[in-house]
Amino acid sequence: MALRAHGLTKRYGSHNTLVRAVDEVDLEAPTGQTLAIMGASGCGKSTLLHLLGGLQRPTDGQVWLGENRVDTMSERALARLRRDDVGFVFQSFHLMDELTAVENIELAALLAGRSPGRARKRALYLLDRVGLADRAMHLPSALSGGQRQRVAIARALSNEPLVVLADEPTGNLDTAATLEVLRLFDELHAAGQTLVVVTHDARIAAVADRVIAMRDGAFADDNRLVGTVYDGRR
Ligand SMILES: Nc1ncnc2c1ncn2[C@@H]1O[C@H](COP(=O)(O)OP(=O)(O)OP(=O)(O)O)[C@@H](O)[C@H]1O
Repeated sequence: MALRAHGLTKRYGSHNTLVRAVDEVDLEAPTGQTLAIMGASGCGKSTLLHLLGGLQRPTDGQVWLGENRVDTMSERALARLRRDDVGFVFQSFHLMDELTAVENIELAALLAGRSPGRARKRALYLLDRVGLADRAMHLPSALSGGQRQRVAIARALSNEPLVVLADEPTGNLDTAATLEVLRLFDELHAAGQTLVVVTHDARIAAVADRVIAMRDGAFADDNRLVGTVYDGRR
């Protein structure tokens, strides 16, 4: 199992301000699964993703990433886990404006202790993989939204994460760029990458193995059959 959660709960506030952002969620995602999480604004999708990736601590419940128990980890171990085992992709890309595409990607590998030579080599390989070999020396400001998101995805892959967690990755993109990202996710899926995508976009959900609909912090619907249909199509 790449990802497991049991009784996962995140509450904010108390008494009459209490919000159950994530409410006793159980989840098992096998390695290689592409999982889409959908639901109305405020239903807890981002919070769930943050709990799974160790960006936030749960109020209650357990999370495992591979063999690592996430919810009880020390801050230091959590930082290492986020750096080495999780690839985050955000709606607004979160690239460093003053670094080129290749520098943005290699930074993650450098922070993980790779030598500059190996980090650069890996970054160039990943840029090629996301179809941007010819944009290595461009600053993010000189790239389109879709290209920026592809750089961000390459960065997320930098340390060969156990799981890629993407929060509305196409939320800021037009249709053409969305399709580029979609194609890339499909390739990652084919390569066996475990992927959890929070999305409002039915096109992303359509290529997922499994679509979970959230409502009020809980799973309202869990359509595991989707995977059978789409695996059959591949
Ligand atoms: N720091 C916080 N303090 C208090 N309440 C919060 C906090 N963060 C989130 N919430 C509440 O928790 C609930 C879940 O928020 P979350 O951002 O996870 O929803 P979401 O489904 O990702 O929404 P969206 O699709 O709009 O991004 C919401 O009711 C939100 O108002």
